[in-house]
Amino acid sequence: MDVYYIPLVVIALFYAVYYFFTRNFNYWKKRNVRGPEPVPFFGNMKESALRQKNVGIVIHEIYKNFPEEKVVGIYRMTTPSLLIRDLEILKHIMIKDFDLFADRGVEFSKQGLGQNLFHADGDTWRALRGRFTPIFTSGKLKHMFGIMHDRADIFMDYVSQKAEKNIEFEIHSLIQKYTVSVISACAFGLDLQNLDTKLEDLELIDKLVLEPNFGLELDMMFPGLLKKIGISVLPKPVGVFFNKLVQNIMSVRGGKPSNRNDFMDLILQLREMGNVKNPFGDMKPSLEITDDVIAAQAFVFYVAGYETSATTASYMLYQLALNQDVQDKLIAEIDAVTEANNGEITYESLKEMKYMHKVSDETLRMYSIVEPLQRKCTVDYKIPGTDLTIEKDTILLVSPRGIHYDEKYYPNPEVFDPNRFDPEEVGKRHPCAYLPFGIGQRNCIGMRFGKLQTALCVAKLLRKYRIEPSKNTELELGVDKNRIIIGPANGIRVNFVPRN
Ligand code: HEM
Repeated sequence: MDVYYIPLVVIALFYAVYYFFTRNFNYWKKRNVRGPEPVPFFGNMKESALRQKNVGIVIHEIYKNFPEEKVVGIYRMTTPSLLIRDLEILKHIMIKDFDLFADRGVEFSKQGLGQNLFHADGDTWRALRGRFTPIFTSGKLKHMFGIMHDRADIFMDYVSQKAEKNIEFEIHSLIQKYTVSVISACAFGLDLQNLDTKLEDLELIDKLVLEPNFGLELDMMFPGLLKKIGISVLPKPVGVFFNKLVQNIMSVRGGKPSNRNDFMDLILQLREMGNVKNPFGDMKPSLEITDDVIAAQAFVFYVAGYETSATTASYMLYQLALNQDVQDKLIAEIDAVTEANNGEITYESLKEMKYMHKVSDETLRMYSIVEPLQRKCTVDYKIPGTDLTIEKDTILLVSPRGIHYDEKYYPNPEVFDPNRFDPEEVGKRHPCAYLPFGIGQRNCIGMRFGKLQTALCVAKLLRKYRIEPSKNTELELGVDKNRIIIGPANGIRVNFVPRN
């Protein structure tokens, strides 16, 4: 080729690449949907793709920038997606027309751990959800409470030893020790007696699963590609670890439920029941509980179970440190209820602590952990109250944080005020204005478990200590940009001051 053509070829190539990565950027304009200007290659996800901001914060900022819109057209990398702002539309998608939006749109692979409840879609999800809902009932949870309580006592001994030397604690990593030990005991029957033991495998899992992974951006750009080529966003060592773990537990239990009443027992009981019919009432196939399916659920209960609750409890203690009047009221409630129960914190007594629930609800309003919520549309769908019809396979996003900080629903949203959750105040709000656990048939299956382990931890700590700001307590907490969920950027430091 004549060298004179080289610049032309380079320009043509450059243009082709530019065209490819911007080809969809008129999609929302053509449909009269407003939204932020996309940039080539990244669409509206540049800051999260470059790990400059947490994805939940990026979506929250878009929510705030379009206060008059019911829906906002965005580009996840090159792919058009829709952010839902209007609560009535949200209600249609998450609840009324749920059957059309049952998919989350993150089913990257049907192999190995891919068949877990969070990532699975379609019939696999329906069968899994039906099968696993019964293991999260209050009755089952009550049976598991003993295991949780034992772990809380071990944790309190650990805190007491540390508190002899130091009154300042970094509570996010501290409480992770408690939730890892609770979920390891409840999910796999693992008794971690020494909370200082380095659980290298579990630490690696945390890093591999909760740190952002470029597979996510690749899937935004080429939706369905990973699934087609059978590549999982979950790194291989994670699958190997959970498969081995589950094999070990099952061989110790001889493949049958023991009498620990933990998740593994409940799953083994389900397996013994055989191939139960899909509970959604249609003729869709049910799912066989194979060893892979068990490992996939052990994985998701572990990952979804420990970090969300540890982060919630840490934010809660942080707000209690900053709001001593709220703490006084909560301590008074914990003391009164506990003393009326012979000094014991029980499953029932935690239920009685009404103010505790309000403090917890307000914490999750200010710090919802899983952002954004996501659903995939499985048919062409006319958005109620608009002229817009979205195409099948469009991804819909919801920003709980956007809604929770919207003055329309929560006046003075920056103020920590548990009274917002007085029943009469809750009754005045739209049912979709509070979303820390998602909403509708695909909401968080572990909500009660998460609330229970958080409340137990806070109640145990406040029986013994007051939480006060230390000289290192930050007044504004940044959000960690290197996690796929919301968490404090630099940990949270407070003092534990022994109560008299
Ligand atoms: C404070 C603690 C927790 C928070 C804030 C939280 C939040 C959430 C949210 C927002 C979702 C997505 C819901 C949606 O898309 O509508 C979710 C899903 C899920 N969570 Fe939680 N979660 C917590 C604790 C737990 C625990 C303790 C477990 C298990 C032991 C768990 C297991 C799951 C699973 C399996 C899903 C997927 C459900 C499905 O797709 O059917 N979560 N969680």
